[in-house]
Parts: sequence; structure tokens; C-alpha cells
Amino acid sequence: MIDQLVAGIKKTEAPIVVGLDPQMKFIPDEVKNPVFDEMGETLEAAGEILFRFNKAIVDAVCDLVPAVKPQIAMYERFGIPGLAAYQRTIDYCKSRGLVVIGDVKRGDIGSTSEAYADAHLGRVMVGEREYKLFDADFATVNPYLGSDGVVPFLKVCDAQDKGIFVLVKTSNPSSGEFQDRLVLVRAGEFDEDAGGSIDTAFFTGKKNKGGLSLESIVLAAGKDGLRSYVLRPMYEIVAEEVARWAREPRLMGKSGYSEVGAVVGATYPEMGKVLRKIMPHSFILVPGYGAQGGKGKDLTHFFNKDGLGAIVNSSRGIIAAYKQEPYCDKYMPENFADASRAAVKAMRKDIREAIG
Ligand SMILES: O=C(O)c1cc(=O)[nH]c(=O)n1[C@@H]1O[C@H](COP(=O)(O)O)[C@@H](O)[C@H]1O
Repeated sequence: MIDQLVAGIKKTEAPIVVGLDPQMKFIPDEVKNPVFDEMGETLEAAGEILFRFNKAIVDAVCDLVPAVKPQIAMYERFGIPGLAAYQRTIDYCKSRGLVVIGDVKRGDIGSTSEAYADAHLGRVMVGEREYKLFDADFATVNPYLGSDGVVPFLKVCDAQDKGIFVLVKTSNPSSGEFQDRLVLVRAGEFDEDAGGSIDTAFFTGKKNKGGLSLESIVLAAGKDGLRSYVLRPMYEIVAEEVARWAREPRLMGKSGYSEVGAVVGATYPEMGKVLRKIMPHSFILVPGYGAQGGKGKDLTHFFNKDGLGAIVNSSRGIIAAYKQEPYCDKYMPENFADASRAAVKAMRKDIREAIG
């Protein structure tokens, strides 16, 4: 699937994914009222409204971009009719030739992750009958539970020709609370061919009030001495694990990119620069452009020299463009999809100017 994404980016010359995160407050009355008249103020109407809004945007931008990213939470909040709209959105986007990244951020113990992977990328059997439900091309995966929460997704990616984007450094303001925590690890240059160099030091000493005692750290460093250990942020350790999963030959595309990608926020460009190097074969999904403050100039280091390697998401900045500057003066609410098209074109120009 990664090769299909790369081909789409080359064809459109737009490393852009349009985030389909519909919220009722973004949806014009021109879309909502006819559905309410027909179906009443019901959850089913809400699902229908989300789908009609998405469809109009998809029809307006599908020749400009290679991919879309529906965020499941925006649908799930309307219960089963909302999830039906999520499924319809995926199916419709695929019918328009778009690659679909299901933003589901799943990850759990092994057996549960297996079920999530089946639901969002795989298939389920009911007796002899096979169903593909939320049949996205990629899913976002939360690695916090460790590798046994990710491996079931890798297996499904291999079997079904799908891909994942693993959260490495997220775009939100408090992402550093856990992700930037420093961890003592064995020092040494990261050597991709040798399978990485991370070897977390285990602390065996007692903790004092303020944290670990110096003696316990020295004990952990063992005979190598403290100098052979360095402090590294947690997100780099996750990135090195992503690089290891990505190197699996069965998951490597013909393009040289792996089915195993990473999520790194546009709001942390310096970290993006380091992470680009740690994960040479992973595509980076870069959210945080637009509504969260990320700009074209922040994106340069997320791309490889070949101009590939990253795909930038914007959700509110595109789907709600008609409500924002500079589009709100030019577009009436009923022309929201035209405003989204204009916003995609402006984003493409901004990114292309930044990455040359
Ligand atoms: O995995 C994601 O897509 C994601 C990761 C991250 O670090 N930050 C982030 O904003 N996202 C998602 O990207 C979208 C960003 O939306 P906008 O801020 O409206 O462009 C939302 O669907 C978020 O859930």
C-alpha cells in the first residue's frame, strides 16, 4: 500500500492528506437542514450529514491529493450511525481513487490488538463468510503498550497489503509530558544495519525521594562505567523500534519505503529533523499543519532528499476553510467545498515552496 501512496504523491505532486474530521459546527445549514427535514434530529441524520459533507469535500479535492484521513472519533461520537458514516466515507474515498488512512490510534495487549487490526485493516470471518469492515489502507497505531500491541498490525499489513503509522512524537502541546522523558540508554551511534543500538539500562538500585539515586545509576551502568550511557528522549527510542519494524523485508515496498510509517507533529520541526534520520525507510505522517500552527517552512526536515518521505495532514484548515481567512470573504457557506479546494491548492503551494 505504501507504493500506492508514493505513486499518488508523485502523480498529484502534493504530499498532502486531507483530514476528514467533520464537526457539526463546521457543516453549513445548507447541508444539515434538508437531512433534518427528511430524517428528523436523529443520530441517523447526524451520520447522513457527516457523510454528505465529506462527499462534497472529497468530490472537490480528489484530483488534487493522494489521500484522506478520517478521524474515527468524529464519527464514533454519534454511535452506530456515526460509525456507519465512517465506513461509508472510507468506501466512497476508495471509490474515488484515494488512499485512506484510518485515524484510529489503536494499540492494546496482543489479543486485543489482533481484533483491532482485523477490524480496521483486515477481515473477519462469520462462519465461512468473510467481511471487510472498516477497510482502510493504513491505520494509526499507538505503541504505548509495547511491541506485542503493534505486531498484530504488522501481521495484518503483511497479509493484506496494508500499512500503519505509529505515533512517535505527537503534535499536541503536552506531548512532551511522556514522549520527551529522558531515558538512560547505552551510548553509541545508531547503526541501522546492526539492528540499532538501544539497550535500555535497567535500574536495580533503590529510589530515593527525588527519584533514582546516583548509586543505582552507576550500578545500572555496570562495568562499562557511566560514560558509556547517554540520556535520550523516549520518542527517539520509539523511533528506533519503528525503524526496526520498518526494515522487515516483507513490509518493504518497491519504492524503498516501508509499510511501517511514523507520526511526527509539524509543531516539532527540530525533532522531525532527528527522527527523519532515525527512520530512513518510514514515511512520516505529519499532522499539526494549519489549525495547530504548523507552516510550510517547518516541514523541510521531514522530507528526504528525493522530495518524498513525508505526507502532511490538515483537517480543520481544509474542511472548515470557508469559515476562515482568507476564504470566508470569498466563499458563501454553500460553497464550502470550493473553499476547501482553494485551501488545498494554497497548502500545496506553501509546501512545494518550502521543500523546493
Ligand atoms: O495521528 C494523527 O493523525 C495525529 C497525531 C498527532 O500527533 N496530532 C494530530 O493532530 N493528529 C490528528 O491529526 C488531525 C489534526 O487536525 P487539525 O488540527 O484540524 O488539522 C486530527 O485528526 C488529530 O487527531
